[in-house]
Amino acid sequence: MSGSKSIFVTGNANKLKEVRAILAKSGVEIDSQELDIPEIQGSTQEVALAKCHRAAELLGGPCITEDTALCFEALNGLPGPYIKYFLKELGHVGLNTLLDGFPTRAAWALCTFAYSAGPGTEPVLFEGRTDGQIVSARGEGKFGWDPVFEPSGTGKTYAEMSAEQKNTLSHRYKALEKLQTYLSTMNV
Ligand SMILES: O=c1nc[nH]c2c1ncn2[C@H]1C[C@H](O)[C@@H](COP(=O)(O)OP(=O)(O)OP(=O)(O)O)O1
Ligand SMILES: [Mg+2]
Repeated sequence: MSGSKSIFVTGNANKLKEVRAILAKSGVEIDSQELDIPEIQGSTQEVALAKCHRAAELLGGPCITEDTALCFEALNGLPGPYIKYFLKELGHVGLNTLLDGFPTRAAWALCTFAYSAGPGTEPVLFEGRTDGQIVSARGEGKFGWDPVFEPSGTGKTYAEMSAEQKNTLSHRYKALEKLQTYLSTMNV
């Protein structure tokens, strides 16, 4: 993964920071660009494919995009890719009350990286999933829904963890591992 060739397209500074920190362990650097790309409705795969497709068209070259979903078991995987809007409107408290009355607060964080070799090529997807629970907010709320997601077996929310700990077990870390393997195999 040469870094200079593939551009990570995101408007989210926290995502970029985590991706850079995870890749730094393999000595990989990455360029980034912020583009305003409409996100369609559909499955996490459909949303990820459409975004990467459009990003490659706009850039006129290879690129990487990433979509994050937060899926509630009680809601058959919703809010899923629409978590950004649920979080914005309901906040941490509202995400919790959404689950009141349901038998389970189980949830999973799903990260989908998409790599496009350039305009007109079909993007390839890499998914990473971390299972856990939706809990009342704990920890510093610097990044999205980090304070209300407690990965199984850790006793801590993402927000209570050090950046290093989150980056060894997160949905993003798991998906990025797969992307890195693919890119190094393809000699990108
Ligand atoms: O590890 C995470 N821990 C907590 N919150 C997170 C995480 N990762 C994404 N998030 C939030 C950001 C956004 O509210 C939603 C995903 O939406 P998503 O469209 O993928 O991100 P975005 O629009 O902020 O950036 P982008 O320009 O890459 O699409 O979940
Ligand atoms: Mg987005």
